[in-house]
Amino acid sequence: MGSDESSFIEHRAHARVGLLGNPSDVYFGRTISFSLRNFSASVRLEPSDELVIRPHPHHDLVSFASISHLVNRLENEGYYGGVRLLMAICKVFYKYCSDNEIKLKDGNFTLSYDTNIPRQTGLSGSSAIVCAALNCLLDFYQVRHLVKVEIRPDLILSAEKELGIVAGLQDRVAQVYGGLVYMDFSKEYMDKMGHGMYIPMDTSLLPSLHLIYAENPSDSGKVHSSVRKRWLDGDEFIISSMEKVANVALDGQKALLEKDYTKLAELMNHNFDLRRQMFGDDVLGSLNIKMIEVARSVGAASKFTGSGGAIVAFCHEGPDQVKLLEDACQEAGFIVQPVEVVPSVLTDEDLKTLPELGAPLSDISFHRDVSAPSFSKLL
Ligand SMILES: Nc1ncnc2c1ncn2[C@@H]1O[C@H](COP(=O)(O)OP(=O)(O)O)[C@@H](O)[C@H]1O
Ligand SMILES: O=C(O)[C@H]1O[C@H](OP(=O)(O)O)[C@H](O)[C@@H](O)[C@@H]1O
Ligand SMILES: [Mg+2]
Repeated sequence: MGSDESSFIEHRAHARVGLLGNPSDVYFGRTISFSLRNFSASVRLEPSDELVIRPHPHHDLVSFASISHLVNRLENEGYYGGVRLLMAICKVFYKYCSDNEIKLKDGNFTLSYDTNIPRQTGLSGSSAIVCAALNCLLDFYQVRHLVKVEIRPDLILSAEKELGIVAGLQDRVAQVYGGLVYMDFSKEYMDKMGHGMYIPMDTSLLPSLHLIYAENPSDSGKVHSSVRKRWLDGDEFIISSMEKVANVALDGQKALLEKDYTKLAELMNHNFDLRRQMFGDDVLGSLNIKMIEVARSVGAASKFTGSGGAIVAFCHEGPDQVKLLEDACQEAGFIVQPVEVVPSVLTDEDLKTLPELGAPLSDISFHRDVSAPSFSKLL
């Protein structure tokens, strides 16, 4: 097929945990998120005569043992796998390059993917696939230096918007940057720079945390749709609650820098309580709420990692509390595991384009990026 086995490109992107402030990233808020080593997606690009998007043998199943197998599968995992995500990022990447006069060489490729990120559990399985694919495209076309690191999360998000998935930027920032990142999506930044302000933080500031999840796929687009509509309609309660959620990340940045873990626990709980008031129990789902309650029954702080399916728990009282948490999760049938954080994946070249680490936001010039290529046509 004209492909040279030695010239394949492969990239991996990890799951992410929204630690504080989510989902205010969807609403000009702030978040602190980190990249989670426990799970990842990988995408492989091989040069080929035709451009092929290869379906995953399990995630894009189209052949079934029986009609009941088909129905069962759709009920548990929905209609879609990763093929549409790969197609969408190819389209978004191509349009971005042509809009910004970035010339792409000739030649085709085959894209394939694999993932062990539990599907649709608020661990950002979707954007991990898109992020890894974008990295493959940047390398295949050798245009990494022409697509700024701060713009890449917007490209990944645009691919999902293209599919009608309601999603925010925090997942994509955590996956493009790696490590622990404080993110400010205030309208002022978004309007002036075309992206948020992303400040990497030292991952050693994080205490030990636990991840809890259940086989319980939920669609982030569906979860977000009613709150999104109310926010767009100017609903006072949603707007003011979302501001409170954004402030959780602001206060959390201070708490982490001061290693004030009692405050961190308080903020995590407050974050989930605000989400619950806005979205309501029906939308959040009883299993998701039960995960939170099981963690809280042993005194651990807990909140969703994303829009539902997995939670992050903090046993701030130490190892005895961790044991209680493990026992409680086992009894409830939930999987629990220690969180492992991925360090920053940025290269030295990428780091040069970032604001000085730890600089107060007020000291960072808005004008730093005004020369960035136009992205408006994609939004
Ligand atoms: N593990 C996966 N394997 C294949 N496709 C996935 C996976 N997870 C998500 N997707 C795709 O991404 C879409 C959106 O997923 P989303 O609801 O955002 O879940 P997540 O929280 O995992 O990102 C799904 O409808 C599906 O097309
Ligand atoms: O609701 C949230 O916290 C997040 O929901 C989406 O993430 P997902 O992993 O798909 O649940 C969304 O993409 C994020 O921006 C939200 O913060
Ligand atoms: Mg997603």
